[in-house]
Amino acid sequence: MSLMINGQLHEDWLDAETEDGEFVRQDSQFRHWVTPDGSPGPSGEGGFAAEPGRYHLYVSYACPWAHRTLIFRKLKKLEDIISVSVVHPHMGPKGWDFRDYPDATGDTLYGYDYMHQLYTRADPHYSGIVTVPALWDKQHETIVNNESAEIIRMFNSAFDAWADDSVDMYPAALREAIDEINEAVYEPVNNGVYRTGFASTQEAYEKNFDTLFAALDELEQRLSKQRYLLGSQLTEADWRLFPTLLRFDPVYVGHFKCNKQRIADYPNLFNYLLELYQMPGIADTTRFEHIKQHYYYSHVELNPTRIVPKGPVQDLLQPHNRGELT
Ligand SMILES: N[C@@H](CCC(=O)N[C@@H](CS)C(=O)NCC(=O)O)C(=O)O
Repeated sequence: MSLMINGQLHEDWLDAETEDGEFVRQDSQFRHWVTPDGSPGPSGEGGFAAEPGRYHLYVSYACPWAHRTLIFRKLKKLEDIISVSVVHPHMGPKGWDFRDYPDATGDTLYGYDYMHQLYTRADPHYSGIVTVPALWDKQHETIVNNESAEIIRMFNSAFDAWADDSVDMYPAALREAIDEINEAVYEPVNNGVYRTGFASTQEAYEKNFDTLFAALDELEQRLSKQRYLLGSQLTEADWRLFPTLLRFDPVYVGHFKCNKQRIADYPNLFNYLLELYQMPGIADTTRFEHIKQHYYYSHVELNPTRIVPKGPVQDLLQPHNRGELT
């Protein structure tokens, strides 16, 4: 793990952890918003007007947070409007890098070797961790925003002059309900797999494990009665849950010791995962090779041999039967 302090890279930093063995996620620091006319958004400064070709997304195919942004870029048909660079799946002592790897692109803007070089280009005194996704403004040469939850909101509506404006994953009438379910899913599930996997005491591990599976049991119940998290309409909330479910059986069950049961053992959650995976374009945002390589290789403290498991064998194209619920 690495950390930037006042623009300098420190390689020997261990992930934030409190005395009780809990993993603590750092807050994202670039919080400006792209808006249709460049007016300021809910946080940060203005000056970031939506324009085709102006913004560039840095992602890892491995990362569930980055995956959300790729999904929204796909759903909103923004691929010709917002360009992308994909990092190498192995995160080493200097953080994310742009070495060659199948489906990694290199840094197509600057030809940098490391992601941290973009952070110091944006802010020469940057202090904090260097994360993907990051939305880059080619005009101001800075990071607009590195918080996936906010990047997907921008993609959902800011670029509608060029995007598919018939797709709205955060409709006004459902916003309150979406925010509520997002909150119920984020801590125990999206972040919960990390809190379970990176716990450094038995107690912290078991507490987070129990919280995670209690939340999955509730989601299983909910999805036994309705097709999507908020009923019959697919929303942002579903796309925030999906990247975690997709990584669960190939990675979190083994690598993060989330092994009470697999998603494949939950009939409703599994069929729901299949349905979302089979939606047009979604499989194309997914690279299981990057996912498995990243986790099993990069977290050497969890997997010192760096051996990447060959399994599981999964068929995500089998029938999901979710249509019966509508
Ligand atoms: N809050 C951020 C979290 C992003 C994040 O944690 N990304 C991970 C990859 S999955 C990362 O880049 N980690 C770099 C590091 O830990 O050094 C978001 O949702 O955008």
